[in-house]
Amino acid sequence: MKLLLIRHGQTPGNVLGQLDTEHPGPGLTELGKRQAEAMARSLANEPIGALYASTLIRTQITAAPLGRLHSLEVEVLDGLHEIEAGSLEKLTDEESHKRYMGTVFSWAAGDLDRRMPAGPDGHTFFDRFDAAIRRVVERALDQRHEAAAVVSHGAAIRTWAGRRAEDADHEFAARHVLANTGIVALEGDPDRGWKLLHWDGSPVGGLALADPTAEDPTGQDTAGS
Ligand SMILES: O=C(O)[C@H](O)COP(=O)(O)O
Repeated sequence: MKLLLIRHGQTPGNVLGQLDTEHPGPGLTELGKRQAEAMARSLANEPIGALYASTLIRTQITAAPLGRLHSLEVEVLDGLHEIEAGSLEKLTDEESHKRYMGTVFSWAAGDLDRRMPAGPDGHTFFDRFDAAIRRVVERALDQRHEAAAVVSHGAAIRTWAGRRAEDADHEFAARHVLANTGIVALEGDPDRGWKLLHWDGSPVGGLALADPTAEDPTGQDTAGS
């Protein structure tokens, strides 16, 4: 099956470059709302049979236009939320960005014991994200859906795909940014493995929807962090 992992639209926290991972989290900026509409239009012809969002409201708001277009309910699924920043929460400085992204990419490289300061380790993250994706896949196979769309978060998608996609690794994930409404598309399943179809790091719908002034850490190249 095809799995579309979509990062949510821009939030006020993304503009400020905040490590913003707490629940329920912010909504979208005006640009973020336009990104969500454009993302839905871009995916109008995808054979999406089910649509999921994380427990943070920015993903649910982002998914809504896509749900309307495909006449699908947005299903909120545990396990898809952003990687918790722990004591780095709400920090905006470069050192904290590097520490956060450096920790999550070390998990993608296999160092699952490393811990986010006062936050989770890699085992906790992969356990919950893997379990959520397994539920998505089981339902898709059961209901014979060709594709499912999951609206999640920058660090979570980059880290998970950097470890689980056969043709990506932690260095690839660190080099490839995922701006708001960027999409990582995979083909496969948890048992046979995942092949990377494409990694669209820019907002789908065109660069007019990008915001180069935002300090957003998961929209940036953090190779070497
Ligand atoms: O890394 C970030 O930008 C923040 O921690 C939150 O990620 P998100 O904007 O993709 O939810």
